[in-house]
Amino acid sequence: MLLNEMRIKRGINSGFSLNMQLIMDEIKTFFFAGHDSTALLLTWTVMLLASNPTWQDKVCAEVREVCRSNGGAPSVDQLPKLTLLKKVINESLRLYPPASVLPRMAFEDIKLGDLHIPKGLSIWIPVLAIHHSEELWGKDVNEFNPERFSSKSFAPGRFIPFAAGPRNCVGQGFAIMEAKIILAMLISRFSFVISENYRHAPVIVLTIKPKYGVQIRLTPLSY
Ligand code: HEM
Repeated sequence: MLLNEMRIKRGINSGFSLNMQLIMDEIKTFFFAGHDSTALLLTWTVMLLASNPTWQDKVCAEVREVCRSNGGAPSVDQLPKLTLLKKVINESLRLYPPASVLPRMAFEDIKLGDLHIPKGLSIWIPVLAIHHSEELWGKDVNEFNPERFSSKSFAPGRFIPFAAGPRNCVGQGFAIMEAKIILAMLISRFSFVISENYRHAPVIVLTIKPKYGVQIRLTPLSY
């Protein structure tokens, strides 16, 4: 795709052209931005489903019902119908946002309400803190409750796992599609139970990782 874009841009005198170095940098960005983040989303979601058997059963029933015709592997038309799974994914992104902070820098003096932000100040948007704010989410903020995503009336900026604005995550549609397909295939074939060896120890190293991994016992389900 990028090589094709380079060829097209060469033909048009737009003042901007892609060269091999730029293409290599873009590809590295895609690997960096797209791998760990999606792997962590899957890890935390499996941990949450394994710890919440009621939701696991509900999502399993939904996947089996929606994807009956193709044995649990969702087709493109079936993906939007996996609404419970989407709520579970959102709740996982809320509780364990892979990008826990968003670093920014003020390029000019800014007045934000009563705050004066001087040019050059480094600002970190605390995604994790926003996602765990009782004021924004209510008393059950630290509970796993995917039902909270049934309501469409969100305060803007309250749920920002993929950031917001023009430079938000360009891969978010792909990431959600990937997560839905993998989780649907897993959940329709196995039941998950959290292992007695699991130690809940999220650590923040820009992303949020489980310090000792997530150990799960899988039991094959009959289809
Ligand atoms: C659950 C998975 C993912 C999460 C939570 C996530 C989150 C984010 C966030 C928060 C940003 C904005 C960073 C900032 O503004 O400082 C971002 C940017 C970006 N993401 Fe993702 N991402 C995910 C998956 C992916 C995937 C699968 C791809 C590519 C296939 C991808 C490609 C990118 C790129 C290229 C940017 C930079 C966009 C720009 O600067 O214009 N991401 N992502």
